[in-house]
Amino acid sequence: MILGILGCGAIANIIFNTLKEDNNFEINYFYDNNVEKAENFAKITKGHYSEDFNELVDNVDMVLESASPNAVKSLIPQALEKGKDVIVLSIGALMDNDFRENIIAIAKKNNAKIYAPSGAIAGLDAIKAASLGTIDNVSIVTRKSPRSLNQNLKEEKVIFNGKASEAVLEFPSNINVASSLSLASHVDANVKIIVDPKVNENMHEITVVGSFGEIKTLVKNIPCAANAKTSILAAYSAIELLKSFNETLKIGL
Ligand SMILES: NC(=O)C1=CN([C@@H]2O[C@H](COP(=O)(O)OP(=O)(O)OC[C@H]3O[C@@H](n4cnc5c(N)ncnc54)[C@H](O)[C@@H]3O)[C@@H](O)[C@H]2O)C=CC1
Ligand SMILES: O=C([O-])CC(=O)C(=O)O
Repeated sequence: MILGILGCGAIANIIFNTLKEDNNFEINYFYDNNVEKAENFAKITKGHYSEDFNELVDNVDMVLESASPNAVKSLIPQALEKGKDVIVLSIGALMDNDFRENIIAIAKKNNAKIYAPSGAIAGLDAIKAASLGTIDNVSIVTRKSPRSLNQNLKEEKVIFNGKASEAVLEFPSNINVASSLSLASHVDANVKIIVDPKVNENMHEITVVGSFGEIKTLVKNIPCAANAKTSILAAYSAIELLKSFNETLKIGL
C-alpha cells in the first residue's frame, strides 16, 4: 500500500519510523503547509514532497492525516472525491455535524472509507458496543502538564468544563479524544480539562454509564518527544489500524 502523509510532525515521525521496514507499506509522499517539514521527510525516505496536495492524492492508495482539524476540513474532501481512503487523527473536525455528514456522503459516492483510529484513549470498542443499548452519561476528564497545554501554572486548575463539541473548538490540538468518545457513544460527552503541574503524562479518564452497565478507563500516556500535547499511543493506534488491513484474524472491534 502506498501511503501519503498529510502533516509531517510528531505522529508522522513515529508512524514512519515504525513502518519503514514493513514491506506492506510504502510511505513516500508527504505534504505539509510548512514545506520544509515535508521536504525533510522526503529527503530521509528518498520520497516526494508535494507542494500541491492533489499531487499527493493522485499518487497514493491512502492518505493519513496527522496535521490539524483545519487540514481535515480543507483537504480531506479532495482525497475522498478521488476515491482515496483516509485515516483521520484530528478527529475534532468530525464533531461538526454538517461537515461529517458531507464527507460521509462524498466517501460513499466515491467508494472510499474514512478511518478514525482510537488515538490516545482506551475502550472505544466497548463503548461502541455499549451504545447499542441506552447511554445515560458519557464523560472524560483529561489531565495534562502545563507544558502540554501551553500554560504556566504552579497549582492544579480546571481550564475547561463543558461539552465535547465546544472543547474541540477551544482546544483543537489537545482534545481530539473527546470527539472520538462522543462519536463512538453518540453522545456529546462532558469534558473536563485539568492542568496539573504534578503530572508528566497525558491522562484521560473516561466514564460511560448506560443500560449495559458502566465502563471506566484510565490511560496515563507518555507524550511524544516532539510534541507534548500528543501521546505516543495515538501514533501507535494508527499503526495498528494500518497493520489490521493485512490481518486475517481481527481481534477487537
Ligand atoms: N485522535 C487522537 O487521539 C489524537 C489526535 N491528535 C491530533 O493529531 C494531529 C497531529 O498531531 P502531531 O503529529 O502531534 O502534530 P504536530 O504539530 O507535531 O504536527 C502536525 C504537522 O501538520 C502540519 N499542519 C498543520 N495544519 C496543516 C494544514 N492545514 N495543512 C498542512 N499541514 C498542516 C504542521 O505544520 C505540522 O508539521 C493534531 O491535530 C493532533 O491534535 C494528537 C493526539 C491524539
Ligand atoms: O486528543 C488530543 O488531541 C491529544 C491528546 O489528548 C493526547 O494525545 O493524549
